[in-house]
Amino acid sequence: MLTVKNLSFSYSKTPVLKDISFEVNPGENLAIIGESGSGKSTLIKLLYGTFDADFGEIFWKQNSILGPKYNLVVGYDFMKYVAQEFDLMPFISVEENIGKYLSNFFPEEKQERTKELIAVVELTAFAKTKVKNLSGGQKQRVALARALAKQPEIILLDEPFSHIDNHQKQSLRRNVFKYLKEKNITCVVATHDKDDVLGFADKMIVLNNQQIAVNDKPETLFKHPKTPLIAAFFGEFNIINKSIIYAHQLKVVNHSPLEATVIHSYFKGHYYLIEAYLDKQTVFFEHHVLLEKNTTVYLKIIKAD
Ligand SMILES: Nc1ncnc2c1ncn2[C@@H]1O[C@H](COP(=O)(O)OP(=O)(O)OP(=O)(O)O)[C@@H](O)[C@H]1O
Repeated sequence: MLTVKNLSFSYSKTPVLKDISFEVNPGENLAIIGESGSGKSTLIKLLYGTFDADFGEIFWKQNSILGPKYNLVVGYDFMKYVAQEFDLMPFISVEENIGKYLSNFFPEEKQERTKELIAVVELTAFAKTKVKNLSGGQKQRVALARALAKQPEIILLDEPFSHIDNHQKQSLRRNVFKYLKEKNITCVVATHDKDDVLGFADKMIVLNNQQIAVNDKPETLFKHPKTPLIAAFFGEFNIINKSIIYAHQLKVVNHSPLEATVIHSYFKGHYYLIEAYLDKQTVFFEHHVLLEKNTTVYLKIIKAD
């Protein structure tokens, strides 16, 4: 189990993280979310032992994770970290980068394993390509595969799919998270993207004001967002009668006390996001067709549990 106890950290005088405590069971996937600058990357780096905490402790099973004050070389064999800036070897190929840390004593296994990992990150066509000739997203995939090469017990991912185009992102994140579950590799992932969380994370931590605002199942937080910060992570929302109402929970009906006037319709693909005035407040709702400006609509809150 990964255990974080009362962790506090500051780069200078201002604290970045205060009294952070949580646990992650082996094989679990924990997502860390929070606004830009809330300390997600800092927390991931602390878990890796990049910095010395001002206060608190981190354990992986029986091992205490310590920073550079105590370790000449940062990091531990059982743990891998894929940073936002991935440092790969530019002049050797994708397969050489991935195989670099695998033993040459078992050439066949090394080849098999490299092949398997290249397939997980969908780079088979680029196996022999030199890394310097790859795009940013392709490099990010090599960094992921390289981190998985030695089968760590725990992997720390900082915005792992940020450079990857939408087309590949969907299947790649399915492949990677499925692979981690199959191999029972514990995963902590810092992300801005709800699609990295929903369907994959077992738990989700929201960082706010240097602290953990909530730590719960993504499904629970999605269905019952207690704060606008949590709701905003999942999508467009409104505050109506002091309640958080997602745009998809507001439906147009024939009659209701919630009379609104359309301001604008945004085409969103399979629906339109409609901006409207409701009691002098701007609200957003989803609708299947475009609504003309100044149309009067009646809205109803429909929450499916
Ligand atoms: N090396 C550093 N030295 C000093 N301050 C830093 C350093 N790295 C980050 N910070 C500060 O610490 C705070 C947390 O930064 P961090 O990168 O952990 O946030 P984040 O949540 O990962 O942000 P983002 O989502 O934008 O990547 C920010 O205020 C940032 O300016």
